[in-house]
Amino acid sequence: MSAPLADQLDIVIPTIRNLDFLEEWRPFFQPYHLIIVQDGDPTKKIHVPEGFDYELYNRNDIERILGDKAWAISFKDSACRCFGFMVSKKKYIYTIDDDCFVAKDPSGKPINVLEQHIKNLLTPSTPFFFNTLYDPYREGADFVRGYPFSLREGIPTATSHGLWMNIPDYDAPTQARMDEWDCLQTCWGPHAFPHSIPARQHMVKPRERNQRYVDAVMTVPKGTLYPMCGMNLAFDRDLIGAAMYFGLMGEGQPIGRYDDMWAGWCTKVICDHLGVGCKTGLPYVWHSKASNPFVNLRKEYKGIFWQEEIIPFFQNLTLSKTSTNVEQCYLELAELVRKGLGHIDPYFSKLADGMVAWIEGWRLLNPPAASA
Ligand SMILES: O=c1ccn([C@@H]2O[C@H](COP(=O)(O)OP(=O)(O)O[C@H]3O[C@@H](CO)[C@H](O)[C@H]3O)[C@@H](O)[C@H]2O)c(=O)[nH]1
Ligand SMILES: [Mn+2]
Repeated sequence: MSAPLADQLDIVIPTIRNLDFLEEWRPFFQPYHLIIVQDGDPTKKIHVPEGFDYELYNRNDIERILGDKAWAISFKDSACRCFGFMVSKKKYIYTIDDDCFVAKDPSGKPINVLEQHIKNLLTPSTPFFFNTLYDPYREGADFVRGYPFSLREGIPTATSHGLWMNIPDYDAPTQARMDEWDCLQTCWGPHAFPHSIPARQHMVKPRERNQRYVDAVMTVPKGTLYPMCGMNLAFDRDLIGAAMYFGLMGEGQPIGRYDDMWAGWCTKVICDHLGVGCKTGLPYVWHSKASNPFVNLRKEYKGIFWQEEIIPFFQNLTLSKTSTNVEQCYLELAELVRKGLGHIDPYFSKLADGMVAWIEGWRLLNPPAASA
C-alpha cells in the first residue's frame, strides 16, 4: 500500500468514543503518526488498537500545555480537534472522525484517502477561472479550450476537502425526523425556526444515503465561501494552519457543531487574500454517522439563525494589504469579528478573544525558529 509523505503528515482524530474504526484503516494509516484528541472525561481510558504510532491528549493535557490559553480549545465538541493541529510539527494534517470508514470506488477498490488528499495538496489550485473539466492537474484531464494561458500555472493548494458516502454532512434540520421537528415546534413555538428554512416536509431526509460517487476534484472559486466539513479534511499547516481554529463550541457556549463551518469561512477568506487555494471533491470516506440529529438540532439551533448574518459578513469583508501572513490575517479577522458580529450576541466578542488566544497558543507551540 502506498504511504506518501508518511514523515510529513499527521492524522488528527477527535474522539469521545473508542478507536476501533482504526482497524479498518490499518493498511492505510499504520505508516503515519496519529494525534488523538480525547474529548470529555479525561479519566476514561481510550483503547488504541495495537501497532499504531500515536500521541494522545486529553483535557488535562490541554490545560497543562496551554495554561491560561486552554479555555480557547472547546470541550465536548469535535472542535477540540484543532488542538491536534496546534501540537503537530508536520507540514500536512489529515483529520478524520472516528465514525468514518474506508469507502470503495465504483470498481470496488478501497479508496486510499491520504494518497488522493496529497495529490490534491501537491498540485496547484485554479480559483481565478473555472475549468469545466474540473481539476486540470488530475491524470487524464487538462485545461479546456478557452482557459487563459496566463492562469494555467495556478497557485499553491492549502486545503483539500474530501466527501462522504452513506451519511452526507447534512445539518440537523435536514436529518431530523418529522416527529422530532413537531416536538421542537411544540416546545419552542411557531417561530422556532427562521423563515429562510423551507417548509419542513420538503427538507427532512432522515433516511437519505449518498450512493453517488462523483469522480471529481475542483477548486472553490475565489470570492466564494463553502461549507467546510472537518470529517475528511487535509491541509498544509505552513500555508493555512494558523487559521484552522475550530472556534468556541460545545460546553459553556451557546452553540455547537459550527466548528468546521467557522474554520471554513475564516480559512477561505484568508486563502483568497493570500493567494492560496481550496479544493473539494475526492476522496470519499464511508460515514456511518454516530451522532443523533435531535441532539444535534439543539446544538446547532442558534447557528441556524446566526449563519444568515455571519456568511454575508465574511462575503463582504476585506483584509488589509498590511496583513501578509496567516497569523496577521487571523488577528485582523478577530478584530473584524468583534466589530462586525458583536451586535448579534456577546458570544462573538468572546470568540474574537478565543481567536487571539488561539494565535498566542499557536505561537507558543510553533515558535518561528522551529517553523523555519
Ligand atoms: O463532543 C464531542 C462530539 C464528537 N466528538 C468527535 O468528533 C467527531 C465527529 O462527531 P460525530 O460523528 O458525532 O458528528 P457528526 O455529526 O457525524 O460529524 C460532523 O459534525 C461536525 C460538527 O461538529 C463534525 O466535524 C462533522 O464531521 C467524532 O470523531 C467524535 O468522536 C468529540 O470529540 N466531542
Ligand atoms: Mn459522524
